[in-house]
Amino acid sequence: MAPKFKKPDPKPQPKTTTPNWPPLRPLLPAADLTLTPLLTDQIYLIRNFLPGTLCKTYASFLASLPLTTTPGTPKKDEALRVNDRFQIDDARFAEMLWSTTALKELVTTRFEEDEYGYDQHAEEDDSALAERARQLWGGEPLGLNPNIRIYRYSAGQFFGQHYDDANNITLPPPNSRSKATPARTTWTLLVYLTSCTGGETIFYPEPTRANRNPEPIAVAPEAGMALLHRHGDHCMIHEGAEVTGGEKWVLRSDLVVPR
Ligand SMILES: O=C(O)CCC(=O)C(=O)O
Ligand SMILES: [Fe+2]
Repeated sequence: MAPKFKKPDPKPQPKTTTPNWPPLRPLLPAADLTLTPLLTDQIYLIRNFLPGTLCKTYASFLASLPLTTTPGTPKKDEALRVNDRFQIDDARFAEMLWSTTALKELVTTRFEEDEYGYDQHAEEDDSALAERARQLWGGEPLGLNPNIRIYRYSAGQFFGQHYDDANNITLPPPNSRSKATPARTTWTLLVYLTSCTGGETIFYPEPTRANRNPEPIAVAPEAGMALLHRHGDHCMIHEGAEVTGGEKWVLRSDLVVPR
């Protein structure tokens, strides 16, 4: 039986200046990408979300940021994790990652396509589509959590088994005429920027009557691939397996809906 640890509480971070993120270019046209279910209603993948050249630019840029190594001694009940991290609140970057990439389009309108781009509900009206989007994402997707986290795992580093919490956040107003939006996170977004040996994100499905010993689902990091998984009350226990060769770089945010 897998241990059920909580994630460590986020530590208050010293104030850091906003990184001068490289532009998100080149990108593949949204029409060439699909949101593919790995486990329906739980885990979705977007391959080539960021092309290889952009991943290389990002990995070398991120290496210049002041990453800090998380301590290897967690508090009681906390997941053990050992990696180098950088965390920043950057609503502009979160918005860029949501709207200038294919993410917004895939999540809001193309979440039911199969791997061939076929949508069996394509004939239905927009309100039925919006309702199914709300069901899947836990509300109408507004964008990404401005809390951007960067992880670097070198050989020997890992993130122990845990659940990801849903968090209440406040989305800042997009301009001076609008108001802040009370919001809540519902899904985790991971974007892998490198491939490596080991370092799989492994999900452990709950045993059921029909299947008392379900196989774990392991996702090997693939440069440019995005992964979305449901978190909060419906989160599956998961881990970042130990990296055995190369470096695993991950960009983490969350999907956000109104609260
Ligand atoms: O690095 C990974 O593969 C998993 C990361 C993770 O579980 C998290 O950020 O909560
Ligand atoms: Fe997690």
